[in-house]
Amino acid sequence: MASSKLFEGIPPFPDDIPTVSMNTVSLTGLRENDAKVVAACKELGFFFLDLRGDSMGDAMIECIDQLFAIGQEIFDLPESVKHQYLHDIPRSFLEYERLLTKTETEEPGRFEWFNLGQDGLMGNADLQALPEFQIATLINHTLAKQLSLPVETFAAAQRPTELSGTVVRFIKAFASPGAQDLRTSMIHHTDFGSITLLANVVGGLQVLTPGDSALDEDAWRWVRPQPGCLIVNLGDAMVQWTGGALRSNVHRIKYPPGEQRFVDRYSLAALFRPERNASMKPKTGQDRAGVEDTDLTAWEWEVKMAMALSRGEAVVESKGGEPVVPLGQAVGAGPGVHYKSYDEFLSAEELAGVMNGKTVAPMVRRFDLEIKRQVKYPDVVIAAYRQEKIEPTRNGGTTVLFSLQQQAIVSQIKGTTTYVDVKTGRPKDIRTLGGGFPALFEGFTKKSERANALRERWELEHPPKAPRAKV
Ligand SMILES: O=C(O)CCC(=O)C(=O)O
Ligand SMILES: [Fe+2]
Repeated sequence: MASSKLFEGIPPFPDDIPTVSMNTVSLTGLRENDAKVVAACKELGFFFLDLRGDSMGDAMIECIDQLFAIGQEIFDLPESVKHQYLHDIPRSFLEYERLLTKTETEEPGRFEWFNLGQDGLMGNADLQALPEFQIATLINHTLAKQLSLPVETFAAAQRPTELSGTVVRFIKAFASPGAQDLRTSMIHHTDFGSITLLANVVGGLQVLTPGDSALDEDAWRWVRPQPGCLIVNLGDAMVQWTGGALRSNVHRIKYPPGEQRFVDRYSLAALFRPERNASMKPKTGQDRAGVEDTDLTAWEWEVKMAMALSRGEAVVESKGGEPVVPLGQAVGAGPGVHYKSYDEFLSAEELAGVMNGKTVAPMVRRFDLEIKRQVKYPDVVIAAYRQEKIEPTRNGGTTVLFSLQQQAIVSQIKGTTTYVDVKTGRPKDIRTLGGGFPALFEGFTKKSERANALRERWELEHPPKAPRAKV
């Protein structure tokens, strides 16, 4: 990521928009095998890498500042010059393109990019590798170690001196002053390669909550750019090599949020790809949905994926990885946690399957905590859960904390959980699990109807007091 200098003079990133909660790992932590790396790569497929306070990292920050300036100069060139460098699709994605892809609304994208190929930079001789390469190698080593694989497992398939589709990408997403501009600039996608290092200054990058639909606008979270930090995300090749253990997550460029929409957004991405002749066979014994054993080389595998995408056959979805936060962990509950309402419907064995994360795990998808009043001790607080909404793959409700001393609600947590199939990591229609699950769905539907009817009646009988006029 660029230094804090580049953050000066741009409008602030707003504080009141939903941002993604993303782990930060320092470069020192990465060298010292910080366990957060693999955890982040399993859960979200994204993390911040803080380059500051490390000599290589500080040099990289300076280098990124220079690349930002170069990117701006490239895009400022006259159209006629830029057009001499147009992509030669499908043979190559190198060099210049404008409005390359359509967005989900079938409108053209709102960006231009220039992809600088590693092969061109490398020539045949011993030129220096891309500076970002050292970081990618560190990440490759750390991930291999944390997955108990030989340290060179991933790095050996991405040697900088071999032919590959690795590029440094300069991107300019256009300012979005008009109401009609407030849409997607770069369509949602996962990256093809192994590792992407992103440098963002102006906001606009959004990450999809794993397991959710890209069409659900509520499921998108903004990434707040941090000075001195790169955004690291994994691509599909890493999912393939790890048999689905790591996640390649869906992301897109939306218009920059708040006042930032009035400025052009320059960003920089180093997209690492496997060397052309690398084998795409999974390197671990894991076997998950969506990962095929294959004899294809990286080049053949990428062409196959690119063709499927261009024919509209590929579904853009988060691949691999692990459920984000199992409910039991999220509420800090140990094995003794009791899902009272579940055991009305499920057998002991079915309940154990859910509680121990063996079959389907209710994962917290979203929760909004509203603190209404301070609690003064001593007090007794009653927690009650109101079942509000059940869908085949999701459940939602509100937990209310009521203070006996204050005779009032002191806080409430509105949340939804997704039922995630533990084997595939995908949302599961619980009705298809058989046994007591269809009855659970029916029972929860009735509970939701009853609770909502009661709430409506209560609200009718207790209309909110008119606010007092301010004097
Ligand atoms: O500019 C960004 O923040 C994201 C770019 C991106 O996702 C890509 O080029 O693949
Ligand atoms: Fe991307």
